[in-house]
Amino acid sequence: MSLRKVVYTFICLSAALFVMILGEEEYKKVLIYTTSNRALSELREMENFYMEHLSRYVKSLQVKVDTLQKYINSVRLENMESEVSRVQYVANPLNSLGLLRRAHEDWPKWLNYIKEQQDVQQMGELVALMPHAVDMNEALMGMERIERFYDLRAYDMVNGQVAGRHFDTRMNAPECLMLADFMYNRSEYTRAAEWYRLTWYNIKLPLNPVAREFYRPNPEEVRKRFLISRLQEGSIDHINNYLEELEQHPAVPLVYLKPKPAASVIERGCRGEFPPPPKLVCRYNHTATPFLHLAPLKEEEISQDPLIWLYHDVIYDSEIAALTANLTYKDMSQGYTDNYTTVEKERLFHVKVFEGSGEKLDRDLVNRMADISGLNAGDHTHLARTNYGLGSHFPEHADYSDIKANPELVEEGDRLVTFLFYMTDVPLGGATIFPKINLTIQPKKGSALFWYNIHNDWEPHLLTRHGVCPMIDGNRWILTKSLMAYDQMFVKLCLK
Ligand SMILES: O=C(O)CCC(=O)C(=O)O
Ligand SMILES: [Fe+2]
Repeated sequence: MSLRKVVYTFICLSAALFVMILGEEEYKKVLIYTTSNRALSELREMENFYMEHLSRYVKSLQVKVDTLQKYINSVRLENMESEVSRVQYVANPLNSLGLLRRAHEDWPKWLNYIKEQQDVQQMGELVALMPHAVDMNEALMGMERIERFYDLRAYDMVNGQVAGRHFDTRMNAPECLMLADFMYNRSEYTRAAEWYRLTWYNIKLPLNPVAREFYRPNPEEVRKRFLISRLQEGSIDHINNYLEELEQHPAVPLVYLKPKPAASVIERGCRGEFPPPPKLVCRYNHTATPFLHLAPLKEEEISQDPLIWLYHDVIYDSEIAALTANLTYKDMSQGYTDNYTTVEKERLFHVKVFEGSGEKLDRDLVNRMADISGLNAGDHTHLARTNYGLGSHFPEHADYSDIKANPELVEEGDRLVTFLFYMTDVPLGGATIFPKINLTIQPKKGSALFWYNIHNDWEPHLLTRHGVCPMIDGNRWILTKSLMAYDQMFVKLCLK
């Protein structure tokens, strides 16, 4: 079995080229906003533009209404019902002249005035870039993960209470309904019922007028879906109990009619249930390379088997800004798991890789990795800058490829070492987790993790399997690079 768990799939063509070659539908498939905060922030900018156009449209519509009303008032139409009164009207030559002139000149003019629609075209252009249904589904997947991994109550989430963090936002009835249907389609019937009941409860709250007028889900339909969810796991004999449950306050949890699945090891790690990482050794490293004589690094050995070190302050804020600031979502590609990591290919995040020998900054960073590790970083920089999105995670995987299973990799050798630089703090969620050794590391801006993926004999080190907990709060940017085994031929004949 191949142990290569992860590949990044890169979109090599520019977005414009995609539209030309694949057509709009295909292009939209690629446009996923949910999987990076960078893309989501650009979507938020688009919403600003959309609302500006809409406001301008409304203002111009208001002016139009006022103007048209004035014209209507100017054309006095009283007593024109009967033929007699109309004949009387045109008996006056001034009236007839006015009638002819208005019909000849004014009618087409007003019709054109009505049809003129400033801002509508620009709104149409923004609508063409709107999130696809696939994107909406990604967002629901992210919310579902947050609820499941952190064992949250749907009621708390709706009220902005997420794993101890209080957000100033509430979820509304249509958002609850989306999540309810999503859970139902995953056959998670108790969770679905919780979300239907929250939809039901929310519908009855004094909503703002917009929500009431445009978004209000049909209460009967919600009630029906709640009951169906309960009946999926319960019995028709208890239908009256379910009706009572629906009227209970949603702060009272629904009972699971089938046992709630036990938490996975990763879920427990993400909830903070692993013991804090032992600081086996914490020292200033000034010996590995000549560079470190001049600039000793704070080094924590947090695991001996596998070898994992944590370094502090190894990347400067100015470097982080240069690496992330001007990177737009169009410059980045969708990162996926491959088919080995999960049964189905999953979208992960957006990523941008420095190819070739790179710019000065990435060469500096690669040299720094070589200095820190005393290893050879190779000729190609291949630095990956990655940004996570709404509830984004990275399922458990390994970074080694297992050359025996993938002989085509024989030229470079396996991924000996992974370097992982944290370019942002992540206040909540988004920890890197090594479930086989009960290790959870919360990203801290400027620090870096460094670990060996394979043993001395080049056998994969199974305990290096790792993943990333779903994001809750913050913007997660990382920088990663693998150091390849064969590049170390003249540097390190065998591992520590
Ligand atoms: O984002 C992380 O913490 C880990 C990323 C990772 O596992 C990878 O890029 O292979
Ligand atoms: Fe990894």
